[in-house]
Amino acid sequence: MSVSTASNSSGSTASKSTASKSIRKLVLGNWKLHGTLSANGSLLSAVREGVANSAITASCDVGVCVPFPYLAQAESALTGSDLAWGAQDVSAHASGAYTGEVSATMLRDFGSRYVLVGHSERRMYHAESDQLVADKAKIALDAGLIPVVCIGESLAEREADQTLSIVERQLAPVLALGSDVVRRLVIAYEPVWAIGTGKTASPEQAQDVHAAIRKLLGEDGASVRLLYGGSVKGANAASLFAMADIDGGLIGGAALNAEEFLRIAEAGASTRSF
Ligand SMILES: O=C[C@H](O)COP(=O)(O)O
Repeated sequence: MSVSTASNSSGSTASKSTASKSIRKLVLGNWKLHGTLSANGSLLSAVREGVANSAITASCDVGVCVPFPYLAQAESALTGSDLAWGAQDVSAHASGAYTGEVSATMLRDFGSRYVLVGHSERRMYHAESDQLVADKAKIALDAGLIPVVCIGESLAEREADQTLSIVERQLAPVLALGSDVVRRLVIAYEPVWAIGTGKTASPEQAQDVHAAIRKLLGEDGASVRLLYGGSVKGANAASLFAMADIDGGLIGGAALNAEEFLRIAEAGASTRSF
């Protein structure tokens, strides 16, 4: 990948940050197509209890993005806690004859704060285009949600040295929405080859792409949270979150285990980017 690198204080090599260091970290779980009422009940109460008995949310935001049918359960289980909840997708339409879709205002009706848009599994299995993802981000923001725009390259694209051109292409219609929108987004960089594979991008690999994304965002980038996603675990979270432009994580498999998820959130709360 063609990005300039420089040594940091840990002796590792990664692109230098242009970011302000005042960005609050965010650790967001993505449950994907997992859960039952019973299993969710135990998971939500264990995470709620773990957060209540720690200082995590004093310095790190934490939330879970659940399947649509469990939004009411998440709202009921988490209301009054410091945890946020949200969904994994949203319709680009406000209302109308769109069978099977769920609107942004419906998500707000169940107290959602976040919604993922453009996850690679949506792009891959539902042919979501870059423009559709931008439309979803816009309608989510207009409804008062915080969209988490997911971007990232496939293994073939990385090996062809196309990582930066891919994330640039994916972000182009989002950036075209203008500063007022961009400043309020969260962006999740998730290299597709690292999702659910156990192959995490190294902190330096992730930092290189995050620094490039921050640069693409221009002045608006100073306040935008850039999450890393892809096989984040309790054991590797701190080293990823210590990188200058990694402002937290989007967590898949490890978010289904309360102890592991809390360990990652602890890393978000205790790790200072250098
Ligand atoms: O949205 C989450 C990502 O797809 C990462 O999933 P993973 O942590 O299971 O690799």
